[in-house]
Amino acid sequence: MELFLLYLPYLLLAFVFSIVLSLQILFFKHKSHYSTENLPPGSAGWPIIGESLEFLSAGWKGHPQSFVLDRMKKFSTECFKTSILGEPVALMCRAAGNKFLFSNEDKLVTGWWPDSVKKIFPARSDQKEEAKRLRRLLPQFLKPEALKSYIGTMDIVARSHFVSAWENKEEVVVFPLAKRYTFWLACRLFMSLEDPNHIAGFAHPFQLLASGIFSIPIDLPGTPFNRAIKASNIIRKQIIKIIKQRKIDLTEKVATQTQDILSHMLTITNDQGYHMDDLDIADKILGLLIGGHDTASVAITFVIFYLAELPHIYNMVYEEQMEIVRSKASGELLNWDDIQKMKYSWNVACEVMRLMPPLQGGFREAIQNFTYAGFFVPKGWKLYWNAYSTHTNCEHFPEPEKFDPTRFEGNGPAPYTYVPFGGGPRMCPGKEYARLEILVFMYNIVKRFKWEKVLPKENIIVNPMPTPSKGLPIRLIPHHL
Ligand code: HEM
Repeated sequence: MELFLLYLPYLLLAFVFSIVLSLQILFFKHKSHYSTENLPPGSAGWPIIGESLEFLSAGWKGHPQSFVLDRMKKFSTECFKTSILGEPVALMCRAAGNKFLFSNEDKLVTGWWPDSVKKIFPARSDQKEEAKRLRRLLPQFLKPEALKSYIGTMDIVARSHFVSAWENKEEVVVFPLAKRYTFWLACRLFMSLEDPNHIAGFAHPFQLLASGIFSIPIDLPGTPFNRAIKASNIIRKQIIKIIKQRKIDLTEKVATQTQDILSHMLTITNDQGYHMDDLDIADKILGLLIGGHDTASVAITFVIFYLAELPHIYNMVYEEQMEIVRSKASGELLNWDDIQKMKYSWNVACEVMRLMPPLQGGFREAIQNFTYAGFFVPKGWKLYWNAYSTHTNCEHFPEPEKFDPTRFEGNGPAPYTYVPFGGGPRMCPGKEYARLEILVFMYNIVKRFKWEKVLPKENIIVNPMPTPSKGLPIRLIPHHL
């Protein structure tokens, strides 16, 4: 003990010295990132944290676009540099930047996720190869022909959702209900889960996971990040249990090979004739549930938000949907032809996603040095494409703040100017699925209700997706059919 006390001052000195040294290394590393000539204009912010706080807090305060728009005014409307999550980033602001990133996948850039995300979804094998494999696989399950057979089930789920959670209520809070609908649907269509208690038990770890993905990555007991890591393990274990049971059901012919995405994944083989292993399938189902459920519920929430504000648009959607209602026998479910008739409703949903893109953008990593718009981007830098700044460029969208679904008539917006689902090889594989679930929801809500906002001036926060700060409480006005 005495010996320890004797050495204590030296130990403290060594500790302080190592902290100073690490900070200095980080400071010089930070500076060295920005010492190359002809980088995009912009600010690197503080050492280590860069401009992360400005980037995140603009979203928390409800105006995420201000981070990008202010810098576009100050530095360049094409591309500016910043530093987010400890990384040097070139942020692409316009359609030309989207085109550049989306068409140079695996040539100049590749997908990139922050370390926090990689910790929550640890890769068991080469992550890039896995992502490519998933991309090759998904169209089989999510292409329009495969989805056609889901429409009736989507309608059944929507009906029971409205009966249990909306009918006979004077007021509801939209966002949690929209999440419940998309989650029920995903559980039903991906894994044939129908028992509400089973689904509800599954939904809780999902909420923990979703709120921890973009939290501050401090892995200590009780932090949102730590809870998200634990939740991701719990969900994986639950999916594996479902997979094991499904294998038995398939052998005993209680389940069929085509009944849902899980059965498809269990039965298909790769070029060498091998089946995917259980952990692989669990990861892929988890990826689909995460990718699909919050994004679509945000889109649905804002459809309801805008329709409450714009009665003339509501009336047009109502007319379109009621024509379909009138064409059907009592109790008859929606089908593919009905969906094709919902053109105006889909234009409305597209306009909602133009003004309120559920995903603000996406990251890439430069795998080579390159020049873009006359600026040098070094290998290893991260790149970020941004939906909002392209969606509000008045060259492509005159009067960009005006809600105008007719922008999507005819050929619609020019390529790369409208990117709520991204573009290029990484474009969202769930786009068509999302279209169907949003339209089925619109049909079911509009034929039952009109509604008004309880809080006409409710704030929108973005963390990391836009949401009304109180979840969008609305007053329901039922139609008397
Ligand atoms: C309105 C709803 C949706 C929106 C706005 C949306 C948006 C996006 C965007 C922008 C990307 C590309 C990100 C990037 O470029 O880095 C993406 C990727 C992805 N989405 Fe969606 N998505 C939606 C619904 C869905 C659904 C329903 C599913 C699943 C059924 C899904 C599964 C995925 C997956 C797996 C990826 C990763 C693709 C890859 O990296 O190759 N999404 N989504």
